[in-house]
Amino acid sequence: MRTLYTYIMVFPQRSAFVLVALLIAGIAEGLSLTALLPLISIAVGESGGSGDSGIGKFMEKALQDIGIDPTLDTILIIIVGGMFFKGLVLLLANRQVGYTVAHVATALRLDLIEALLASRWQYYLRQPVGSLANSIASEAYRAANGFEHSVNVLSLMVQVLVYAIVALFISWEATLASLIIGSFLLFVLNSLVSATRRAGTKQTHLLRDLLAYLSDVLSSVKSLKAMARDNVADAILREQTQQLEKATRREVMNREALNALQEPILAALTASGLYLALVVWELSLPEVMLMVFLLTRILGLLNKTQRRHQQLAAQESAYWALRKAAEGARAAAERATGTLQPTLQQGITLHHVRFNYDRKVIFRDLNIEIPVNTFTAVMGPSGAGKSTLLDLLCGLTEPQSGEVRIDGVSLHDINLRQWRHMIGYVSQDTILLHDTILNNILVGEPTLTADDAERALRQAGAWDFVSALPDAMLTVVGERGGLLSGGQRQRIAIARALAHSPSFLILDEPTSALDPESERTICETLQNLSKDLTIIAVSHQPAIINAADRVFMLSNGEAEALSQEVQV
Ligand SMILES: Nc1ncnc2c1ncn2[C@@H]1O[C@H](COP(=O)(O)OP(=O)(O)OP(=O)(O)O)[C@@H](O)[C@H]1O
Repeated sequence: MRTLYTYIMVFPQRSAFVLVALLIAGIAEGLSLTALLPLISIAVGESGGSGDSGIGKFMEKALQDIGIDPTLDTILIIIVGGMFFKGLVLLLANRQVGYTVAHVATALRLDLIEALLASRWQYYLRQPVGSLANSIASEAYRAANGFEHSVNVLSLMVQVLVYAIVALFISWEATLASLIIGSFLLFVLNSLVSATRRAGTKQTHLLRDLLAYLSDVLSSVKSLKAMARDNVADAILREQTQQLEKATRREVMNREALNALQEPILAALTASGLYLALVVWELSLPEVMLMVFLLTRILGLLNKTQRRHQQLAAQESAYWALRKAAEGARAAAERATGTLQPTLQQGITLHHVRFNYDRKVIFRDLNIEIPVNTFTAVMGPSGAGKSTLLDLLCGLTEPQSGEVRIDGVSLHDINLRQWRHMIGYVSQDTILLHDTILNNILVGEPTLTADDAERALRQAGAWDFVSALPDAMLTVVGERGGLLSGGQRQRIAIARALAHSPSFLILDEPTSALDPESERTICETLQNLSKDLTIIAVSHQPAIINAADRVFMLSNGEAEALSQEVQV
């Protein structure tokens, strides 16, 4: 019920829409041939004589009052027209339900995606990609289905209420008895709903784990295959998939048990009621018929409500898991502290920066000057904090004390998005999108053109190999750029960073996968670019170190400027 309440609070308008649509659909369903029976009885009245019945007469008079002659032809037309009308109403109402469910899935997906993209880098780093993909694909879908079941439960509850109120006027004793028996029935079978909820929750957890593990395995499948270790991963994936099947079986079992038990229990209760009414209390047959009619209608609706509630219980954990993910990301949102527009005319300074990951101190007192239009290289042993330094420069992480200053202004006071628009970034692991080279270069910058991409490819020393490909810039690079060599991927990544003509170029090991010739081309490019562009590159490659104007060595949480002679 908490989920039902939450859905309605989160999507009040949509819930109201769906509720009205479902009630209309319910009424339209109710308008089956039985509701048209009086009309049929008028139509066949002359031969069957039922036109003389009270209801038949009433309908005949009603038709005459609105100016319709109740002949056989007109009545048959009304019956067929009524059926078409009912079909139309059902179509519109159910379409509205379907559209709303799709909208809810989209809203939940967008909410999570937006929250994630706005979260702090350190938070983002800790999220398993597979479980995020699972949230957006399967959990959002299941959660939206849960929404539909919720509103259906609500609509059925309204129908029970309306029916019970009407029934009270017919026989309050029979109605009360039906409600008491119905509540008893709901209570007895509730354990099946709870078991379904547990099975649904288990499925949600298992699916998350499975997809998180699957995406890890898939991203390292080559090395696992090469070492014949993929069977271990296969065994784990198999085990998780089998557990998932078990949980699904449990859900199916509980659902079918509820379906199977409702009817016989209802029959047993009705039979006992009949026995009591006819034999023990000796009520008259019409009274008993009325009681049975009300009992079966009310209990039928209550049973339907419970089945829907069970379906909701199977799906609701997906909604809560999704919501938890989105709330976690929102709580870790990047704080936009600064508003000042950045300029880069003098340079960038790291001023007495102290930084640690939890208890691990990375920088004690880091001081680096990066004058504008220079090429700075940073070296240091593995784990010294080179990538962390680059994260600090982009504002992806913040120092615990000290400052990163751009033209003397603390990055804390600068509008981070504007600052990042001025940056070209080439990361250590070049992962390209499964798309064309052109789109890989223009990604995220819709204002850029193919000419910008060509210029950037030339600057990155990649134009020769790209233009030689059969589809040139329109060549698709494969999953994570797998159809290109490591060096080619690296040059595409450099072109991507140069396409929007940044003011500050950051490169993390930019030539680690390049042959000496390509590396030389890149180094020359960087030297040329540094006439109008500020560049910092983390590298161990002698060619980069030699090409740089200034070199810093990171060690023991500090930076030491190396003189030209010490350089490699
Ligand atoms: N998000 C993080 N949370 C906790 N510790 C981290 C995190 N990122 C990096 N570290 C740790 O901080 C230290 C510095 O990491 P960093 O990646 O900056 O080093 P690096 O000098 O770039 O190393 P390499 O040359 O191996 O790439 C490492 O010991 C690493 O384990």
